[in-house]
Order: sequence, then C-alpha cells, then structure tokens
Amino acid sequence: MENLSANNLYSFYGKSPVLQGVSFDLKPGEFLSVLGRNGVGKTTLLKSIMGLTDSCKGDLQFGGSDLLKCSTPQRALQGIGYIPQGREIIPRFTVRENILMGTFARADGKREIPDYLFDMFPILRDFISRKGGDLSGGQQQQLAIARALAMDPKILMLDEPTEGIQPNIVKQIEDAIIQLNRERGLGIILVEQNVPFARAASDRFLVLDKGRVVLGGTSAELTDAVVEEHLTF
Ligand SMILES: Nc1ncnc2c1ncn2[C@@H]1O[C@H](COP(=O)(O)OP(=O)(O)OP(=O)(O)O)[C@@H](O)[C@H]1O
Repeated sequence: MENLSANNLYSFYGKSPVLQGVSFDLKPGEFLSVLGRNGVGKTTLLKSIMGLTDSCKGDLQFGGSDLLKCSTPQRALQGIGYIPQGREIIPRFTVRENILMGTFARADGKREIPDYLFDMFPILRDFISRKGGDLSGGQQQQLAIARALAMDPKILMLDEPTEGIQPNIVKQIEDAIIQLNRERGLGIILVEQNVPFARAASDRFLVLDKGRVVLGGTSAELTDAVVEEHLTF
C-alpha cells in the first residue's frame, strides 16, 4: 500500500537543521494535521516531503519509493500535491491556464481539467477566463487547490489554506478539504492554526516544536489541555 512514512528525518537550510529527527506515517486516505507554534518547522516539513529544502537526511518513503532520491517533479508525478502558504498561483495566467499547469504533473499525460473541480468551486467556472491575479485571496486559494487537484494526486498537502481569507470562503474551503478526504479518498496533510477545524477534519495530529515531533495522537486526543500546553502563545 502507498504509505507515506518519514523516519528520523532531518532537513536543512544551508547547514542549519530545521527538522531534527521527525518520524510519522500517513496511510492511504488518512488525514493528518500538523500543528505547532510559529517557526517550529511545519512549512519545512511539507517542503521536505516535496524536496524543496536545501537537503534532507534520514528516510522518507512513499509507496516503496525512496523520496529523498527523487526530484521535486518526480515526487509530484508520484502523486504528492502541494499547496504552499501564499498560494503561488500565476497572476497573469487565466484561471484555466493556472489549472492546466497542474495537469502537467499527471502521470498519465492527460491534459483535461476534471469537472468535479468546478462543482467544488463554481466560482472558478464563472471566472475561467479571468486572470488569476484579479481574483480575491479566497478565490486564489480555491484556484491553488484546483490546480493541485488537476494533477490527480493521491496525497494533498495544504499549508494554512484559510489563513487571511474572507470568512464566507473559509467554510467552502474547509468543506472541500473534508470532501476530498472522505468522498474522494485523498490522503491529506494539513498545516493548520485552527484547532477546531483540525480536530473535526483529521484522523490524527502531530505537534512540532523546534523541529521535533513532541506529541501525536488521534484527533480525539487533541484536547484543550494539549492546546493549552503546546499551542497557545
Ligand atoms: N528558506 C529558509 N532559509 C533559512 N531558514 C529558514 C528558511 N525557511 C524557514 N527557515 C527557518 O526554519 C524554521 C522553521 O520555519 P517554518 O517556516 O518551517 O516554520 P512554521 O512552523 O511553518 O512557521 P509559521 O507558522 O510561522 O509558518 C524557522 O526558524 C525559520 O526561520
């Protein structure tokens, strides 16, 4: 089965190790939330899985493949989708062009935009010919999710997808993430500050502190006491 598993993973910017011995498992279709205060390495964990930090040591496997030996495009082709913080859509490309970019990371070479993306985010259908840069922040986040889905991923990694987004769109994005997991069976790794959403949506969580996993468990174990000890500022 296509588990994603990290064992004693170290990740570096230059010579500084940001992740220091991180281990976790994500089973197919599982939803994992990654929590922790600012600057503890949450974004770095997602970047490391995608091969976007300077270097990594340790073990990172996906479905029997040694990810640390794979380039970033190879990791995408294996089915790992990444929606970075800040979204990084291409502002001068249209909505259609932005989504089509995702299809270039499809293993089967198809260049079609799946219809369900527009059922999930109807505004993208309405704005299909608009420039990405003319969309609101929330619409751009929907576009970034659609672009990642256009590559037909097995796992979707999202970095604070509702940060700074207008409240009426937050709910749509949260519902879409849950639907992708529960109805389409996508594995999800979500970096999130919103504990109630992480608790409601995920199967399991882990808490990072200074580049290490200090706690993990089922979402039922993500109690107020855990939040108080590890997540309040
Ligand atoms: N490109 C980089 N070069 C050097 N150091 C970096 C780089 N990106 C992040 N760091 C450092 O790595 C550490 C972890 O950063 P990271 O962004 O992974 O944390 P985070 O938990 O996602 O924080 P936040 O909640 O603020 O996004 C921080 O000390 C940060 O300064």
